[in-house]
Amino acid sequence: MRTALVTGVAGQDGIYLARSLRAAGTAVVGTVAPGFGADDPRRVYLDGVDLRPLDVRDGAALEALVAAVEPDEVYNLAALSSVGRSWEEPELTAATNAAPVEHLVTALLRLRAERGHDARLFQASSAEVHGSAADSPYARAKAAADEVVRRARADHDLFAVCGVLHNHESPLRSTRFVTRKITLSAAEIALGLRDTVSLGNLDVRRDWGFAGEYVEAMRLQLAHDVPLDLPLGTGRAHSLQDLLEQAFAAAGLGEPGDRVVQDPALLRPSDTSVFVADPEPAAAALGWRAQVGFHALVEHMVRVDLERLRSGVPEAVDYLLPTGIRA
Ligand SMILES: Nc1nc2c(ncn2[C@@H]2O[C@H](COP(=O)(O)OP(=O)(O)O[C@H]3O[C@H](CO)[C@@H](O)[C@H](O)[C@@H]3O)[C@@H](O)[C@H]2O)c(=O)[nH]1
Repeated sequence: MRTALVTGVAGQDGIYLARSLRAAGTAVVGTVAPGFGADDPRRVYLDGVDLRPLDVRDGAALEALVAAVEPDEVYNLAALSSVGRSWEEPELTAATNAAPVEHLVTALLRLRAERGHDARLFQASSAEVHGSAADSPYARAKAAADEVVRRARADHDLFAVCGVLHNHESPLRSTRFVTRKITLSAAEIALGLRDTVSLGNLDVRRDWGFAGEYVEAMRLQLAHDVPLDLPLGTGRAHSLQDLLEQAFAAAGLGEPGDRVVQDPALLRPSDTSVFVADPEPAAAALGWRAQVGFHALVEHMVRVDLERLRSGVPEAVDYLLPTGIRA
């Protein structure tokens, strides 16, 4: 049986990836933050995953885990993933998003040198590294991690790749991110639980896709015969206004209008106005294209948020797939 080590397995991508790997018969060992509780509701998604509490900033512990698990594949998904938050916590961002990659590479090179065991490394890189806000602590840390991956490949011939991920969303997103903030707010407004939603920069366009299928691209990148860094996205950008209109409509609310309030405190020191992925390299190399459209994704997220609020059940496995592609 193959074994995959997934850092940050209780995050949005970790959950989707672990389920995909398990379904393919791969054993999954996943790190969770040491504070991940026995009663954490996300456990419902992590059935069959060997969970290891570990702070990825503890490089020695991370190296020891790799040595103990002897994985065939490592997916480094643990990160402080909110660009907005990275300005508040620059040191934590660097320590979490960059330094652990060095330890993973060191551990994998040691596995090869000492035991002849070859493992492959996937690094979750970001479109942000290539945008005009590449000076954010988030983008700088991800860029440093990219460099470690490239050096491991060039200097040590390690099979190590970056997925240059564009925004990928799901009902598992935290409300720190604008999609889920909007879908939950629309659901709350529809149920009379709030009146308005406050947002920062309304003038952005993003390539928003469904996280559940991006993890398939990660797996394909590691299964490919050559190590390639690839952008992962849908190839289509939508405006924040589109997102608002779609979410409000899905909640049965009509036009957002004055229920959207702009709060200057939510603006970032710098922000890229448009991101859109080139989907062709991943299509050519891996045969992978995002299938779930923006509208189906936003509708599903709103539907799940309405259901969560009505039922009082915060997490359920049914929430993982947009209904439109369930069949
Ligand atoms: N979070 C948030 N974003 C807002 C808000 N108002 C406007 N925005 C804008 O909405 C856009 C998307 O923000 P997020 O959803 O926070 O995501 P992100 O910063 O684009 O980062 C995500 O995508 C990256 C890849 O492009 C990932 O690297 C990153 O980890 C994350 O998944 C940004 O331009 C942000 O300024 C708000 O109230 N909250």
